[in-house]
Amino acid sequence: MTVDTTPTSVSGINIKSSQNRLLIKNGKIVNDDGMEDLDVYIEDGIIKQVGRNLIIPGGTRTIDATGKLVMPGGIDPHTHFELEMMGAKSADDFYKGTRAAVAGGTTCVIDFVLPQKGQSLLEAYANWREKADGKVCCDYGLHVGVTWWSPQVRKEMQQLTTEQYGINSFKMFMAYKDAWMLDDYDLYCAIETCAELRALPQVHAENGNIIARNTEKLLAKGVTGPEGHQLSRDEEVEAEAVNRACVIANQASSPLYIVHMMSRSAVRALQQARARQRHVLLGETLAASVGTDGSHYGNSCFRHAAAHVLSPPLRPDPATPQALCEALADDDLQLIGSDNCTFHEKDKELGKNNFCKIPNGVNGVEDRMAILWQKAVNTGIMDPCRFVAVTSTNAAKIFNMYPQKGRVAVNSDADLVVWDPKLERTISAATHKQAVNFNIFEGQHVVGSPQYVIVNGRVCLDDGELRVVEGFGKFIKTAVDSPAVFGSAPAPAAAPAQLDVSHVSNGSPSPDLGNMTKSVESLSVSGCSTPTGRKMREPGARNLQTSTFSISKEIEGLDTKTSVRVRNPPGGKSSGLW
Ligand SMILES: NC(=O)NCCC(=O)O
Ligand SMILES: [Zn+2]
Repeated sequence: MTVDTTPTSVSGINIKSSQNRLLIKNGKIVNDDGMEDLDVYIEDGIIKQVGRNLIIPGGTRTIDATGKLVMPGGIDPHTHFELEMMGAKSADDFYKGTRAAVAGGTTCVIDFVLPQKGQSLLEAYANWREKADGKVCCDYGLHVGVTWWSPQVRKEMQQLTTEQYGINSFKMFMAYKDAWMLDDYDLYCAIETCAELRALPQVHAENGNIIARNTEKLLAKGVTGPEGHQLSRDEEVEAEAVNRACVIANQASSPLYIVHMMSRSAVRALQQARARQRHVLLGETLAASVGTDGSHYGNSCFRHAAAHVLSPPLRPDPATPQALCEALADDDLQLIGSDNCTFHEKDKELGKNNFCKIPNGVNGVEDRMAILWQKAVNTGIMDPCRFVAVTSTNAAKIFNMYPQKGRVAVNSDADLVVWDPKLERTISAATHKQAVNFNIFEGQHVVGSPQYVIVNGRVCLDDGELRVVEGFGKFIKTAVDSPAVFGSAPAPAAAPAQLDVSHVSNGSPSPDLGNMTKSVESLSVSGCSTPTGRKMREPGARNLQTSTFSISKEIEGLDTKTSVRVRNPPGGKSSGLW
């Protein structure tokens, strides 16, 4: 692939007149719930027709997608572009980061506004919009961090969920003591406020106090190198926080989304909580954790080891990547993000003599799709529909962007990937588009990558050639009360600004506690009703045995005839992911 190093500004060309009509012919459309051989016609950034023998205006550009998959563009639910943390600023800004995203097949990212303790959330939100709006090459949304607690924060959360701001998710940290961490009381208040607002609380689940004490002990023993990072925060430290976050969410009668789940122990804790809780519990893992592992912390080269430092850390257990792929396939986890938060070498060196000063973060926004395809689809763990679910559709549903995003269908945004399942390449910092000169997937050979990436109807990766436009993307406002999270029951009439003490639990499940959402019986396990990727299909559902389209030996035989099917339609048993 080659890069256009000179970005074309939106004002510099007439994008619309040259590229407003596009036909993608002869491909296989893959949605989260089915696949079918159909053509797609796009006009003015919107999918206008899907079918065969379409009637198309003259002069329309045609892309021949024979032997390729036509999928909704990836949605990366977790990025940190231009983030100031631990004395440094992440290297990918909103231009370079979204450009790398598009190169890898992602057409929408959701970044995190992270206020400093004491800072107004509205002010931080305005800063993020200012950093992003003129730079993004694809659409983006925002989550907002709740990094401190006060009545003002509560009020600003309410304001942020209005149409003016378009926020429907808030992230709280159980780690980063003395920086972004909330104690359990404040976490409870924040989650409870989310529930009242019908917004989705997200947590970074690690026990910050245990990490702080372990760090002191390790440093006192002379363990100062990057290997200390993992040692200070092992799987148990993650799993304990997952469990605690779930308990707090249950007490607050709230759904919960756990970001970057990095270990088998953490997934087990989430499964156990699901078995007893009333509300939807969602889990996200990362490209990093399915694509590599914690053995790198032992590398004698500081640059190499430090480049892998992120939190929670990569795990030394070599079975972790496959287990996380299986968890994604089985709907134990619902999405894969990147947590892209790259730092230049000079910034990682801030922790040269003390691992706890190494700025946390890795690359992934560019390689997320190809890494998961390689590790999970090419190995037969997951089928292409589930791949679409976990890389795109579930994020669209959870964050209430669906079906504008996350689906190949008439009236959806023309954010598409023409995926070549046979395209082979070797991932390398020498050729990637990210701002740093290190790639945690360096040298990995992948089979399957995007050939074309269409962003709002514009071909931004054109037969491997990157042609992004700085500022072409737009901010996507997201409304609260996502059906995927809160079910299809109407929101309570009470104004959200009023605290409702009836949700305070005495610790035992009670029907009274569930009055803000549907009871768990009426929700699917995770809230994501997309089929899992490797289970036996119900009669009439997709047949994985009889197809003619071959992606790899393992998944040979995907049905070419099946049309898009909805397993749990509106009004059916699901929470409303349709
Ligand atoms: N994950 C990480 O190591 N860096 C980004 C900030 C965060 O999400 O914790
Ligand atoms: Zn993060």
